[in-house]
Amino acid sequence: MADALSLWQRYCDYIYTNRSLGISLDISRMNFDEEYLNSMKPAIHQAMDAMEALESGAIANKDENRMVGHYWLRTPSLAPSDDITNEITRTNAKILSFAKSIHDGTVHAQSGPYKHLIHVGIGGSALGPQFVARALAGNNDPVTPHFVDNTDPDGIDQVIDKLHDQLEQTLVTVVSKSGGTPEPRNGMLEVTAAYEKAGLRFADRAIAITMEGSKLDKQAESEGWLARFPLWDWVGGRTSVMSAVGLVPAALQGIDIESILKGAAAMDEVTRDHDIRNNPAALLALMWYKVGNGKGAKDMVILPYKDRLELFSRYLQQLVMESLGKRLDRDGNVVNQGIAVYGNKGSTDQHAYVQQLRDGVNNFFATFIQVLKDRDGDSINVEPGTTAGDFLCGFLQGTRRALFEGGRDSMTITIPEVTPFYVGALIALYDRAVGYYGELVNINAYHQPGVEAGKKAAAAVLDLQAKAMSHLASATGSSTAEEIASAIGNPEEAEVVYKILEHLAANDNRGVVATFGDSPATTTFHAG
Ligand SMILES: O=P(O)(O)OC[C@H]1O[C@](O)(CO)[C@@H](O)[C@@H]1O
Repeated sequence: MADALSLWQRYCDYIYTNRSLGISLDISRMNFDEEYLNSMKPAIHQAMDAMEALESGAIANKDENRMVGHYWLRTPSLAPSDDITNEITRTNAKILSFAKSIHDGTVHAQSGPYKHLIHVGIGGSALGPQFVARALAGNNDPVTPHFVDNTDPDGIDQVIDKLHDQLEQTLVTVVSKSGGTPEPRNGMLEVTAAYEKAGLRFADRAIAITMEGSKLDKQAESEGWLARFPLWDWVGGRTSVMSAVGLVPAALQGIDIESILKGAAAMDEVTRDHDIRNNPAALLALMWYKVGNGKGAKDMVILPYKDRLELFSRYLQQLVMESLGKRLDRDGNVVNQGIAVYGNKGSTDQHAYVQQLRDGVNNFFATFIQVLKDRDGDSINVEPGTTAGDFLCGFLQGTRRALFEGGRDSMTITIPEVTPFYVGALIALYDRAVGYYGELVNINAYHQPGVEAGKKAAAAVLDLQAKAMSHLASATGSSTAEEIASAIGNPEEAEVVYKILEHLAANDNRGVVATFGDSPATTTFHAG
């Protein structure tokens, strides 16, 4: 009993509640004490100063010589120049009036209003829009979004096939900040081909969201696409959901984008507070730091007990891991930082991996996200006096308790309901927590050199493919991968050549035939 009472006391002591915002963060089930919070004050205050400088327009992303301005998107007056403020305000107004013109039929397809949207983009150009679309979908959305977020032909077919007889009434957003990423370029070409096959002009339905002057922007301009919206170099892909990247699809879907921005701005306001006990983003970052020893020793498991929030963990996976997963710190030391993030939704996950969380390796901390409102309207009783929502609430509490009893840490974020305002607030909470944590561990949270390296490696593979294919076209007879790699002047790349040709041979009309031997070394390929 004493234990339960002291836990209740700890809960009352360590729950951050903001009544006007309607959000609370309970850190009472994390293993820390008051001394830890006090000892971290200088470090977190330094992080707050750095974030203040970032918001004022400092070159916070030094490696790319860029400002980091996603906070300005929801409070344009904060931007370091009038030009930027006006650009944001103008773009948001343009998004709203564009969405209105689609909804009221001023801009329409030949057979009627636009009813669908194919959103083409990858990484930050898709994850935020997908999360928002899923979280805030309604029954009578004027436009239903669909996503092409990969260069997987079969995945693209699934989207196109579903819409094949409705393409005439389907808009397409092509999103690429750089305007040169292969995946959205491929997605755009595939979707364009589908429109052409249906006898439709792609440009009439296409909307480009990219940096002005990019390859994509130039193409959209020269082909006379339906609309173009700008992105700016000071918005990172993974924090672009409140730029045109996320606002255009959300506005088209009929979501109140102004409320998303308001929720984020309100959270931004709160998370600038220098009093750490009154700053939920600082508390989050400090908990991450404590539980993972400042080295990401424990994984972050995100458990929203709400179906609408099921994509939040995927969204946070990019935000946290692309931002914090860094080899070098800002002084050039090898630190291999990061925090692994995964999760889906409760109570579904209780019937999957939560078994390990409760009983297995203790290498994680959980973040429960509780939504107080069960549904619009009344619920039936599934047992006397008990609704399905009561079960959901009970399962969350039960799992939280079981984890604690097993010595596993957890936090709980509570919001009243899933609305545009709270979706904006949740995103902003994690934006700033990631910013603070990046400062605590002294890494640049705003670049992604590892991803860039992967992109270069992929380009090199495609170069090898072209060389191997041209060799096969002129060669007589069959050759092993080793022979082909030597013949094209890359003997060290036999394995890559083998994988390339194995893939081509598995697909019709790619001009490669494989005769498989006992091992890759004895497998031969010829043109055919
Ligand atoms: O919007 P772009 O330039 O096509 O880039 C897509 C994504 O690729 C990344 O650069 C790396 O994953 C992300 O940051 C970005 O969201």
